[in-house]
Formats: sequence, structure tokens, C-alpha cells
Amino acid sequence: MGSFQIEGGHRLSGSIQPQGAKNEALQILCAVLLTSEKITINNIPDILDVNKLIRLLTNLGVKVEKTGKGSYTFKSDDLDLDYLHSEQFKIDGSGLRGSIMIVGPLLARFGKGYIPRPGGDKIGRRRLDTHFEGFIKLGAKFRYNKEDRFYGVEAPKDGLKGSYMLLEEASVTGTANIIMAAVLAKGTTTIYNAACEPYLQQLCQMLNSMGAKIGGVGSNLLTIEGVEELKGCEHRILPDMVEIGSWIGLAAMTRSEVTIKNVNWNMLGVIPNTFRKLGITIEQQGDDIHIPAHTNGYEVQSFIDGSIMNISDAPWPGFTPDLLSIMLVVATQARGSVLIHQKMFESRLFFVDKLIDMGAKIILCDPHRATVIGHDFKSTLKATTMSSPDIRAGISLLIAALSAKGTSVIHNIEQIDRGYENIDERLKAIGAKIERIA
Ligand SMILES: CC(=O)N[C@H]1[C@@H](OP(=O)(O)OP(=O)(O)OC[C@H]2O[C@@H](n3ccc(=O)[nH]c3=O)[C@H](O)[C@@H]2O)O[C@H](CO)[C@@H](O)[C@@H]1O
Ligand SMILES: C=C(OP(=O)(O)O)C(=O)O
Repeated sequence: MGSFQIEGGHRLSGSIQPQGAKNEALQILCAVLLTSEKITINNIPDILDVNKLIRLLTNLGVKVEKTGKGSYTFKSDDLDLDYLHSEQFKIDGSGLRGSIMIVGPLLARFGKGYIPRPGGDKIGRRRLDTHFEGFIKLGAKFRYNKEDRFYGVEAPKDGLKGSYMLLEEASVTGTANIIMAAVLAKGTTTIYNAACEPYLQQLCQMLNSMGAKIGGVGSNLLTIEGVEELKGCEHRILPDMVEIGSWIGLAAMTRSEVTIKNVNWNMLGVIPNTFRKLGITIEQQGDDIHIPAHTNGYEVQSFIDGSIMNISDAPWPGFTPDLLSIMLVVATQARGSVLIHQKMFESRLFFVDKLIDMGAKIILCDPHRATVIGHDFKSTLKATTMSSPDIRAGISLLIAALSAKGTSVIHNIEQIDRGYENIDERLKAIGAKIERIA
């Protein structure tokens, strides 16, 4: 278990290039299973979860070649489907959340798909009903082995058939999985209440460039006309909007002047404005985000009727749940109070105990809601030793430690490495005092 030692209280300064998006990469990597032709993907982040998925694909027989930093080619022309019944697959498949999205492509192309209970953040119940209900609507037979927690789907002899489906919830990975199954099904599939975040738009665009026929991209109503087969393509992954939000939070909390380069503004949705609700100045400079040093702090806005600010998550185009922990930590130094409401996940706010330990004024109202009363930098957080419970709580604790007085230690930093590329070196480059210790 690795740890970071952080000497807080230093102002940072400089430019940061965001990494490729973790959650897009996980979708796109699964899509390489849909064709026997070569696929080139650029801007793949070098992070634990993505590398685990690449290892899984390699073990499944995908020919993977690294052609440069962040660039790979993939060829799925000779897969070893027996691997799906191996002990190694149980280990590989349960190592991350994104592995669930191999099921759709395997079902579409080979008529069967399996997955052990996938891993990922322990942030509450993470059920998979939407995925499997979608496959069943396409005609697949579903089996679940409770003992092994092993899921399986098999297509009928004459293949999957397109159908209309209204998803119970706009599940991100669920929508991606169903789309990837439907692109090779016979006839037309209509998915209503589809998730529509930028990563799904990117997946659809990639699939269309492979020859798929997906309409309604960017909306919650997708129409997919099945095709016989898909061909190779080249795809570039978007900058990671959650990482971009993390850098914004870091700049504000440490009162540092930071420029985040090439953020792809038109794909950030409500993210910049949500930070502005906490009083953070975000300037658009071309395609960069410039955060000036908040020497005089930042003041939480109130609603038009004067009521207390409330920041909550919602399916896209709402505010992503993956940035709420960062909002919460940033609010601890704001001028004013804010209610943070994590609607989607029920165990994602418990890390506030660590912030309270550091001196933050937070009332955890219930598992979903926390009221934060900002210090307005009149008192800084105190350094402490803590452990990272999940990826976004981890980065939030790291931000807290960088703003705190004294030296903090964060254990279990594998959680942070799951989603943030080379974070210590990139922080050092803008002046942070952080060391990776054994
Ligand atoms: C690998 C990956 O891409 N992971 C992301 C993906 O996870 P993932 O695809 O697993 O998350 P889902 O979109 O399925 O659902 C997330 C949670 O929100 C709840 N829910 C979802 C939709 C809805 O309309 N109502 C509702 O309550 C679900 O019950 C679940 O508890 O999307 C989540 C939601 O953006 C992100 O936090 C994860 O980082
Ligand atoms: C919850 C997240 O990831 P995962 O779904 O991979 O656990 C996240 O990226 O914040």
C-alpha cells in the first residue's frame, strides 16, 4: 500500500495539461472487441484502471501495441474465449468497474458474454440491472451464479434482435454496454432514458466511424440500426473533465494561479458554472481555463430568493457525481455555507470525517447530505495522517493536505492512481511539495 507525504501551505503556479478521460477510455477500450480490424486510440491515460483493462484485453487475446505516449493499436482477430472461464479472468474482471463493458461487445460479436462482479469504487450499491435488462430486451438469456457472483448472457441461435427499451435509470456504463450489443443486432434498437454524457457521445462517434448507424447522439433517445459488421478506425480520447475539475478545486483551495490547457470547453457542461457558485473565478482563454490566485478568498453565491446554496449531482447534463467530493473540500475554505447533496451514491460522503479531523466545519446530515460552513481562510486545515477510501475522496484529501499547515500523509494512494496519471510528478512541476513513500 503506497502513501503520499505532503507538505502543505505552498502556493502553486503554472500550466497543466489534463490527461485523457478515464471513463471514456474504459468504454472505448471495450469497443475494440467489436471488430477484427485494427483500431488506433490516442490520448489513453496511463492510470491503474485503464492499464488493468488493457491487461484484461491482452489476456483475452487482443493484440495490443503501444505506439507512443498514450497511443495504442488493438486487433481483436483471434480471441481466446476460453479465458472467460478461467480463474485469471475472475481476478482481472473484478479488478475494476469498467470491465463490465466487455459484456456488450462479446455478446454482440460472439453470442456470449461473462463477467465476475466488477470492482471499482466502494461508494454504495452499484447494481447492474440496467445492463442486463437491456441485453434481455435484445433477446439474450441471462444467468447469475450467486455463489461465484458471476454474470452471464447468451444470445439466441439466430442472434440478438433490436427492440425498444426504456431504461429504468440513465446508467452510464449500462448505456454504453447496451449500445455496443445493439450495433450488431438485427433490426432497430431504440434506447430511451439513455445516458448522454460526452464520453457516450464519443463512444457513439467512434462506433459510427466503424460503420455503426447510431442516431440521436448527445440526446437521451438513441436509435441504433444494426449492421452486419464493423471495421477499424482511429479515435482520440477527450480530456478528463473530472481531472479538470480536480485541478480547478486544487487551484482555488491553495489560492494558486493555474492554467489548465486544452480543456475542450464545449464538452464541460455545467462544470465551470458550478464552481462559480462557490465564488471561484474561472476565465476562458481560448480553449484553456485560467484560475487567478484567489488572494481574497471566494464567496458562496446564494439562490435568487436568498436561500442557501445547494450543489447536487444529476445524470448528464447535470453535475457529475464524480466532482461532488472535490466541491465539498473546496467549500471548506469558502466564505459562506453550502449544502452538498450526493444523490446517486450513498457511501461517498463518509470521508468528511477526515476533513473534520483536519478542522473543517462540516455537518454530515445523513449519508447523502453534508452542510459545509466555510472558513474563509481565517483558519487553515491542520495536517494529519489519513487513508484514501475512494478515487475522488482521495484526490479531495490530497487537495486538503496541499492547502493544510504542516505535513500530512495519505495512505492507500492506489485509489488515487486508479484515475490520476503521475499525479505527484505533475503536482511537483507546479510547485507542490509531495513525495511518494513506500
Ligand atoms: C467507469 C465509469 O464510467 N464509472 C462512472 C459511471 O459509473 P456507473 O455506470 O457504474 O454508474 P451508473 O450511471 O450506472 O449509476 C451511478 C449511480 O447513480 C444512480 N443513478 C443513476 C442514474 C439515474 O438516473 N439515477 C440514479 O439514481 C445509480 O443507481 C447508481 O447508484 O457513472 C457514474 C455516474 O456518473 C460515475 O460516478 C462513475 O465514475
Ligand atoms: C466512481 C468512479 O469510478 P469507477 O466507476 O471506475 O469506480 C470515478 O471515476 O469517480
